[in-house]
Amino acid sequence: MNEINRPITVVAAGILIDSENRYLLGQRPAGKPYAGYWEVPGGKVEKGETVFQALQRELQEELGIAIRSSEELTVLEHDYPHAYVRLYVSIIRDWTGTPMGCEGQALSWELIGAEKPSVEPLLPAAWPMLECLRRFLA
Ligand SMILES: Nc1nc2c([nH]c(=O)n2[C@@H]2O[C@H](COP(=O)(O)OP(=O)(O)OP(=O)(O)O)[C@@H](O)[C@H]2O)c(=O)[nH]1
Repeated sequence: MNEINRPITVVAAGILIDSENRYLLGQRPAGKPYAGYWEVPGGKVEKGETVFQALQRELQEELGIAIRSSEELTVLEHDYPHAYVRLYVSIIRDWTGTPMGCEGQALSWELIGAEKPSVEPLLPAAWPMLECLRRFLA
């Protein structure tokens, strides 16, 4: 629980970085809260899972890739009308397979150095992740 006594939804988000120093965004599919918004791939951590196991499962389901390792970047919280979320954000550079939109979602590789992503809108909590990523890689 948090200061306003709402249950916390624990989420793992994985920022994939490719060999050209780009990161990946995906568009949330229809039927989910904030459908059509762009986000860093990931999803809820299930009971008994570690953050890394949740990332392995979510990125396999959403993108069809197998991740081999991850680096912790930051932990952020965001209070949405539908949920209070705690996001464990990792950087992933080591995976096998080619990311594809396995749930029918669009994908976009973005330049880390760009002022803002080429797609919009982004989930509100994705902005501080990207700011943190830029600071981390600067
Ligand atoms: N994956 C992801 N989730 C984010 C980001 N930013 C952010 O606020 N979230 C929030 O974290 C939660 C993730 O839940 P999700 O709906 O993607 O998780 P899931 O795939 O397990 O959903 P499901 O239970 O519908 O299968 C949502 O409340 C979403 O709004 C982000 O950049 N990436």
